[in-house]
Amino acid sequence: MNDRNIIFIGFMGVGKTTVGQLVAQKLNRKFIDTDEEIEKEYGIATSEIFKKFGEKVFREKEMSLIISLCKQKNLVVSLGGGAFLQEEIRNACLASCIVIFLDLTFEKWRERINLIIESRPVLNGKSIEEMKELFYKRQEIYSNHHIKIDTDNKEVEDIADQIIKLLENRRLQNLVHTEEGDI
Ligand SMILES: Nc1ncnc2c1ncn2[C@@H]1O[C@H](COP(=O)(O)OP(=O)(O)O)[C@@H](O)[C@H]1O
Ligand SMILES: O=C(O)C1=C[C@@H](OP(=O)(O)O)[C@@H](O)[C@H](O)C1
Ligand SMILES: [Mg+2]
Repeated sequence: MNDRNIIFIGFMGVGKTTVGQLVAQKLNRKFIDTDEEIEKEYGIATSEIFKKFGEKVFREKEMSLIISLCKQKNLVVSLGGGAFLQEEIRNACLASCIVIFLDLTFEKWRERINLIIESRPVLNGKSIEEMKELFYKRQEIYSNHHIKIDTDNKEVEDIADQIIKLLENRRLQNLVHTEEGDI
């Protein structure tokens, strides 16, 4: 495995935090969830940060945190689902890290709404139709990635194992290419 950070992106609730944590554990790497880091700094939940300080402040924190994490190595980082809306974040992550997009169909995503609705201020007060619109609108920004993983009907453990295998194969491929290039 090379030392580039592994970054998880994707819509709210697809499993970035859960899968990222497990991948980090399996690879023996430090795990950082950007929402958790920001919440720690403020001492309150994301929804409270949105309420008290506004989304703009949250997005600025997200930006400075992620840009600084991109300068480090060997991390597994799960971003918040809106982080990739900011071009500077996208560019920094894509340039120096391995960006993994966790994909889920809207049909499967909607089965998870109850698990996340309370803690995701962006979903607050939205109808299912509005959530659907946001879901599809966001897909475009997630098309900026290195690896895409379809997660429909998959257990967290299987997703993590699939990712680790893929990364290992990439590493082997890179080794072959490097050797060929050396000849
Ligand atoms: N593959 C999966 N299968 C079933 N439930 C999942 C899966 N991945 C995540 N979840 C659940 O979905 C919810 C949102 O997961 P989370 O990791 O917080 O997503 P994100 O960080 O992308 O918003 C959690 O309750 C989590 O346990
Ligand atoms: O998509 C978004 O705009 C957000 C996603 C959340 O993270 P998760 O994707 O981990 O739910 C969190 O950063 C915040 O509530 C805003
Ligand atoms: Mg998360």
